[in-house]
Amino acid sequence: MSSLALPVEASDGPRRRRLHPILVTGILLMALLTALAVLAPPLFGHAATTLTSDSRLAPSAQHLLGTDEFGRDLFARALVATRLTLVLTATATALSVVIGVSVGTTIWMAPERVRRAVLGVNAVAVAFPSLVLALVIAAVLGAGAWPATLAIGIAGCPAFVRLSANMAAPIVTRDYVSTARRLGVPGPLVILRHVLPNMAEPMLVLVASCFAVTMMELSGLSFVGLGVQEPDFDFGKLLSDGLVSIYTQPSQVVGPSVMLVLTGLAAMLIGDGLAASSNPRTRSRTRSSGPTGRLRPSGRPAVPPADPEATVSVRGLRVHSAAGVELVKGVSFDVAPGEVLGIVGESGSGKSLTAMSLAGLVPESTDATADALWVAGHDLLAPVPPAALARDVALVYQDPVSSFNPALRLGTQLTEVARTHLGMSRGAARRALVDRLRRLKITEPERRTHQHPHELSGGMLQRAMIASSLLTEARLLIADEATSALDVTVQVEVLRRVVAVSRSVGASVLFISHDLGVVRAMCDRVLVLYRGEAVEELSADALEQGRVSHRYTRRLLEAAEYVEAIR
Ligand SMILES: Nc1ncnc2c1ncn2[C@@H]1O[C@H](COP(=O)(O)OP(=O)(O)OP(=O)(O)O)[C@@H](O)[C@H]1O
Repeated sequence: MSSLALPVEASDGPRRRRLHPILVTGILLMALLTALAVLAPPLFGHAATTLTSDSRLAPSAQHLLGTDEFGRDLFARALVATRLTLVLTATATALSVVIGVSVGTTIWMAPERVRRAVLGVNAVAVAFPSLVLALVIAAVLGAGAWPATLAIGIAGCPAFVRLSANMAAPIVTRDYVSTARRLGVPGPLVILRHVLPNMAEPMLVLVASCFAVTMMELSGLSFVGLGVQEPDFDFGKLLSDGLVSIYTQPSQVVGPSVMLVLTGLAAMLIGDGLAASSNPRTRSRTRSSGPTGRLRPSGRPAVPPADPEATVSVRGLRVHSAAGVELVKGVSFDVAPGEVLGIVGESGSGKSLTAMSLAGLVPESTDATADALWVAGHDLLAPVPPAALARDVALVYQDPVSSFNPALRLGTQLTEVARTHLGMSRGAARRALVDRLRRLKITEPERRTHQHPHELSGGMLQRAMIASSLLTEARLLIADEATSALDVTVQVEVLRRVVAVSRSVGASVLFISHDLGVVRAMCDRVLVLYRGEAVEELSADALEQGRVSHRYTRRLLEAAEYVEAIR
């Protein structure tokens, strides 16, 4: 939320996106089963289907699971059944997904009445258990492998219609989708280009789980005699054949049971692995160098902080893009405890990259180096415990609305960092939050903690986020254009309170803005960045009296004075 930090590691190795171990295990297992599906029929087909006189043999070295009543090798039959089981399951799953997702997304291109009618009918179908629905369809279509597949595939559609309709709902209202539709882009193209790519990841997770359920349902139909028929066999058919002699020859059901479990496990592991990979909390744990770009020593002799008490001491900070472009060019500065330092500069001058480097959040695909980078007593060029950095460096972002989860009450989300990183109890964190909210002049602070984000104005949310970031008693508060989204009249008022509250808890503030006027009103010192370089460092007095030397700063100052004059 408002205060966060991610692992900082000095790593020289190339950055690679690593797959989650659960996903790798699932893919390997599924690859093994697929290889078995391809190779088992030619290798073991003869032993699995040839009738012999060796009826009902017990397991032995020659027949690992024994033989059935027609003398066929049970181990070979379990392996050979993999192909038909996987083919039928994949077909039924594909049917459910393709039909379900097509209907669930296309209805958003249809008139509202049609959409409501389709969703209403679908809701009734969803309420009907899919296996019962499949049994009804299978009974109508007749027994057989492909009718059963069709039945299971169709029965699985309503769930996918509902899921994809729900997933598409927030996407179709986004501006780029509305614009595409207004420009007359055909509905199917809008779905293919804008809607489906945005729901692909969660959908893949569901498809993997659906595969396991579909296999169980298909096996169920074969088991009750409505699915695969003699002489073909899948896992369900093998279980059904073994049931009659389960007490006298239990080894008959071992092969298909184990294969069912392994196939279901592979699908579920892939689903869980995909879910874990798409969850940033678990994803960050599986990456060798964290989700941020690289931050490492420059290679020049290490520089100790000029003032050991300084909250920030940066020397020679450089940030390069993946293409090798130097975006920040050797910036150096200090921030004393309780000091408010403003960083100003035009758009693209490197303000955010500089500030984010201080929080250990170098963007992906960039590479940051420094001769020294000390923040709140941590040497960021060496590994720093993420919890310590999250506690000591607080970040306040520009857009308060998108920083909040609309479904959670403010009290829960605003105390999350304090509870997680400081180990504060729920009650203590809430009391501290109420105190910070009160100090930031938010009316009825107790009641606010029970409200949802939509019940507060943008200005209040921004102050609430700042209050939360001050809960951890951070030593540095980084406010990156934190109030730009607010009305000009509220901006200065909010900032004054931020500075006052930060000072009262002894925190330094790094205040980033385009607006020299606002910076001049707030900061003790100002650092002017121009095209990635720190071109001037000024005291608030020097700025006030117009004692600036760089022509770029002079232009900024003139622009600020012009804006103030016309306000
Ligand atoms: N991850 C990245 N990969 C490549 N270039 C980047 C990346 N992040 C930022 N840049 C580039 O680095 C330069 C500085 O970006 P930065 O966000 O620090 O600017 P800024 O001064 O904060 O601008 P603004 O006020 O518009 O946010 C810009 O040219 C930007 O396009």
